[in-house]
Amino acid sequence: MTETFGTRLTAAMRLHGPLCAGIDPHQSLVESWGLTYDLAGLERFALTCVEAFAGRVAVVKPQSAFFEVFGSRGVAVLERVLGELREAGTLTILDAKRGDIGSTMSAYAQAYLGSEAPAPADALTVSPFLGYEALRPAIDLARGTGRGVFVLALTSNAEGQSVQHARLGKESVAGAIVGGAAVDNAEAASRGELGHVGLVVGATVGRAAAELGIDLAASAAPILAPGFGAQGGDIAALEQTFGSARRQVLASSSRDILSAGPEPHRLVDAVARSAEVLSEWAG
Ligand SMILES: O=c1ccn([C@@H]2O[C@H](COP(=O)(O)O)[C@@H](O)[C@H]2O)c(=O)[nH]1
Repeated sequence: MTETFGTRLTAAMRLHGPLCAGIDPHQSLVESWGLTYDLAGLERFALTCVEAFAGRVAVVKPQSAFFEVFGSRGVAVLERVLGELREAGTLTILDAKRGDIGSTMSAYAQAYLGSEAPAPADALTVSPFLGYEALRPAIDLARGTGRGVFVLALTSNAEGQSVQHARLGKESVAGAIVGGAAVDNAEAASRGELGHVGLVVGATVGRAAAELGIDLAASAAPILAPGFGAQGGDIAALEQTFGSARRQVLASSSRDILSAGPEPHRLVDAVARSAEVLSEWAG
């Protein structure tokens, strides 16, 4: 039987601490590493991250946009990054925020989560703006291939509130999304495990979940918490937002770690420091 994404993620978080290191080759970061902002610079930046992170961090999250901006040759670098991390046994979340309907959603799912995917990731970020159920092809395929999805619920940016905090009767939009994940994760929850349907809840959202009456712990969802570090999220913020759901949290940091480059050993130190404080918090 295929091992589930939830159990693979739990094992990686126990081994390395609940940190997800982002690979976000922003122009300013690439240049601050003394590299040219072109395909060669992108490749050097991304492969230095792989060298520093592989085997040392629970999860690596490449941001697809920074590879796509270089066209098909940038996407080829992304595919190499995913492949090398897979060979090293390091879990990946591809941050591409895909979301569509029917056969189109199914094609996105096959592209990243299918057994024949050309460059599979262990999980994919997905957007529920077309409806949680529109994500069904990805949710079901991921279950079958031992992979996962992370559904945007309470994102780290302030603009997200206008949609995510909106009420559908008594329930908020974010609450409905968390409820959908809870249903899909119910079987894993009955075994005391994390499910394969994760949630994105920013490290910057303060008490939003509690104020909206959302029970994150009951969802059995792995929670990707971007915004740790450069966006101002810290341990106190994580505690305020997640409280009893802290063991589900995978804090994600990109610029804060990447600004330690370009020497790989400094990146290694940066992930070790972040992972240590996060492990102490999560317990
Ligand atoms: O709610 C969200 C969802 C995704 N992100 C992504 O995470 C990283 C954050 O980078 P930092 O440098 O650590 O701020 C980036 O790829 C975002 O697109 C997010 O920030 N918030």
